[in-house]
Amino acid sequence: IMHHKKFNNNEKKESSTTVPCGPRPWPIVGNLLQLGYRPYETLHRWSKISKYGEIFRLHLGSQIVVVLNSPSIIREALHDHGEIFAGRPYLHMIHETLHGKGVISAPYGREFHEHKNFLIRSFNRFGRRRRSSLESGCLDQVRFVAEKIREKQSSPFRIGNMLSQIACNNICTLTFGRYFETINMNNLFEKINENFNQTTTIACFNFLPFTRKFQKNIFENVKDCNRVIQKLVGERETNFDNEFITNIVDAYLDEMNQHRQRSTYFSKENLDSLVQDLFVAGTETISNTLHWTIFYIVAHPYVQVNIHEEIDRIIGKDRPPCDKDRSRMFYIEAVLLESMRCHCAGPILLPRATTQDITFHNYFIPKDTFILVNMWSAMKDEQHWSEPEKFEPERFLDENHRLRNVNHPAMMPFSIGKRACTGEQIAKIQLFLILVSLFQKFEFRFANGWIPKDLRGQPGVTLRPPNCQYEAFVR
Ligand code: HEM
Repeated sequence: IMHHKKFNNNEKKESSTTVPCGPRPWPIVGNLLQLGYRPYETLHRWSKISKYGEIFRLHLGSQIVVVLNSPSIIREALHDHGEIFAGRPYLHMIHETLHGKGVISAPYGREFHEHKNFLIRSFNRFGRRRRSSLESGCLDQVRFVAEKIREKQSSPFRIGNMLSQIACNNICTLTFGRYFETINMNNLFEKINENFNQTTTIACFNFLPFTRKFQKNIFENVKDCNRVIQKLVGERETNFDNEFITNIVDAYLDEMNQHRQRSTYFSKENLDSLVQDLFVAGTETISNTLHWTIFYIVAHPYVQVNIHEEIDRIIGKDRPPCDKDRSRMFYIEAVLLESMRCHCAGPILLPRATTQDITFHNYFIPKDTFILVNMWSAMKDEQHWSEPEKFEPERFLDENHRLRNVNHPAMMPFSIGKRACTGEQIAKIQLFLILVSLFQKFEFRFANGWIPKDLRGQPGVTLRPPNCQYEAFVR
């Protein structure tokens, strides 16, 4: 009953938005149950119904939400009105895990900017320099995983956990300057994965408080991860040496020391959240994108043939790939782009909030309105992509086999605007190096002649590929 009262109060408070209503909400749950198992597909479908259109209002429990669909609406909001759509609303899952500090969950403002700029500087310093710790660490990790695959001697294996391990260790290297196996992180990556697998941004427990008791293990996982992260940050603090700064935590501690006299937001609390941000944003996204890409390549044998041909022609069979090769390997880049278009890691972005009142497409949207951006609708828009369900790397190649459509208006896998992905550049380096290293060494097939019937994947915060088994043959 109390929840229902809150629902009515909220509706009164927020009904000032003039954005038209989507489907009629049900009592208490609102539209939550109507969204189904694949909410991005449902929202995309609703946006094609003329009476709802590309921008409409929903009730998720007691929360009124404005949903943005279609590439042009999304671009206009996130890019042209970037500052206004750059807030983050209260969302139980995010608040309980990231506490409104660091970057991902921070409200839009000076504290957020200081930390986002710090991350951009740090990624350039530790991730993008030639022969950086990221590049060499990443290649070491793939070598290690390739050995494990070789030991399987063509017997079936699942690849998801191996990819998660590479991605997690890459973040470990950047963040702490150390690898996974040396620091006994108690399967941190498995816990992160478990969380991603069990929940979605618009999961019921975010909007219906009485369902939270069924989700206790997610928050237990978060606490475990936080304990490990705080221990590791503590270790760096104890061993801090400002003459020898090799990773993001050291760089942050250094800024904290240097800025002690000035008023800044650099603090231990923000550091802990920032490190958590890196693991949350930088592991599952990478492993998931790689997993989808490998899945698509294996499902389309002609693509694997083309990849092997390009690797042999430009790198050869022995030299490890480097970031510089990216600018010459158009086919692999096209495959990665098409894989992200077909299954963007975050089909619905982390929720946004308006930072001030705005009149958008003739609708009034007040400050602090909860905004959902359905990126899926951009990447699957029939007006921009012919047969959008089809995996076709050639969309990103011109008649001379050079890259095209990289900046296509409907292609936003890393989002755009003030809240766009901070790790886009280091993500692209990792995706390229890992993919090329694996296909340089192996030919992959689905185990036991399995043929995928459903290419739609399993939803979570990110959208996961079918959990199938592979066989690898040394080339
Ligand atoms: C394939 C890999 C990745 C994809 C597809 C991806 C995608 C995204 C997307 C779509 C967002 C935007 C959310 C929004 O608009 O509200 C985002 C945010 C973010 N990403 Fe990534 N990401 C990837 C890898 C990474 C990596 C490796 C890192 C860093 C280690 C990273 C760090 C971040 C951070 C810190 C944010 C929050 C930005 C903000 O709130 O201002 N991401 N990512």
